[in-house]
Amino acid sequence: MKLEGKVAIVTGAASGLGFASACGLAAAGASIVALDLDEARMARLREQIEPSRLLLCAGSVAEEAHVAAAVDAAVARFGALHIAVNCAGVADAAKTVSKGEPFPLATWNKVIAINLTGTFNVIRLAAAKMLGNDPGDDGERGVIVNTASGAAWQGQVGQAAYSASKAGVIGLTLPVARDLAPHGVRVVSIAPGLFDTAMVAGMPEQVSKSIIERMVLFPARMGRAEEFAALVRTIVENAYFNATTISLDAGARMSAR
Ligand SMILES: CC(=O)CC(=O)SCCNC(=O)CCNC(=O)[C@H](O)C(C)(C)COP(=O)(O)OP(=O)(O)OC[C@H]1O[C@@H](n2cnc3c(N)ncnc32)[C@H](O)[C@@H]1OP(=O)(O)O
Ligand SMILES: NC(=O)C1=CN([C@@H]2O[C@H](COP(=O)(O)OP(=O)(O)OC[C@H]3O[C@@H](n4cnc5c(N)ncnc54)[C@H](O)[C@@H]3O)[C@@H](O)[C@H]2O)C=CC1
Repeated sequence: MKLEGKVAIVTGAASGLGFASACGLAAAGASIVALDLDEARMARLREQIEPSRLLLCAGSVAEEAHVAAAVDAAVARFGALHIAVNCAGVADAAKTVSKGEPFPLATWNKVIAINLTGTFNVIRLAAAKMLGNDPGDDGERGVIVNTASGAAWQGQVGQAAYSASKAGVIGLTLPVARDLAPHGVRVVSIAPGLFDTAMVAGMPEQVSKSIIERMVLFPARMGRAEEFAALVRTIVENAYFNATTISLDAGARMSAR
């Protein structure tokens, strides 16, 4: 799908991978609907994207009403919705039992609600709008890009909830692509390794240090958000990507810690 004149909703757009994706899609000519809990940080997008092609929506991907309002606003403001990029996420970690205390169920529920249910909430509501688009080349009406994680396959100590949520994103990719293929909507997930964002800055320093020094093959550094954004753009522009999860991780294989 050519990006010029298209409309994309990007979740988690206030920070990191979502911020870079929003900027990258806008630079290629798309209008952006940004959805994030963090209204203040999201406002930084105004310095990167011209106001006539930017709509900021404060809200949670896990709330039906918030996402419904954002996709409605996209169509009201820009006339259609062609692209959804799911980047909103959290990485709260705890061991299954730590010092005799079981993993807090509230933490489990939060991670699943945002990373997995939130992703599907955006998919279903955005796809419902995409089905109303006029078909383009090959009958294409829309593209959905999700963010999984290498932790879906190789979760470290403490990552039960996070890994389960990201494995869920990988699991839904094929059936959702099958559901939407007759309507000309593609679905692709990206499984990043370790990227230099606020999420990783919030982890204990040994975590990123040991991944870069021992688990990444080459290049031995964190990924840059722009490298993620470049893949998002490629997925949108290349109609032959569908129903798959693409690793973007410099060959990383994570060990237990
Ligand atoms: C974001 C993505 O999508 C990509 C990724 O997933 S990248 C991988 C991210 N990995 C994580 O987030 C790991 C999550 N786990 C943790 O943060 C911690 O294991 C935890 C907070 C849950 C428990 O930490 P803890 O209570 O210190 O556990 P404990 O077993 O006592 O730790 C023993 C030692 O191992 C270290 N350690 C624990 N987990 C570690 C890890 N994953 N890497 C390196 N060192 C680790 C601890 O810092 C501690 O070191 P010191 O003795 O020097 O203090
Ligand atoms: N940084 C990394 O190494 C990796 C990140 N990922 C995934 O990439 C995605 C983006 O992560 P980063 O940019 O690194 O993190 P980040 O912490 O920099 O950005 C995440 C954004 O999501 C927003 N958010 C959190 N909960 C939300 C909710 N309920 N509704 C709407 N917005 C919400 C936050 O406010 C924040 O702006 C996440 O899904 C993360 O799990 C996956 C693999 C590696």
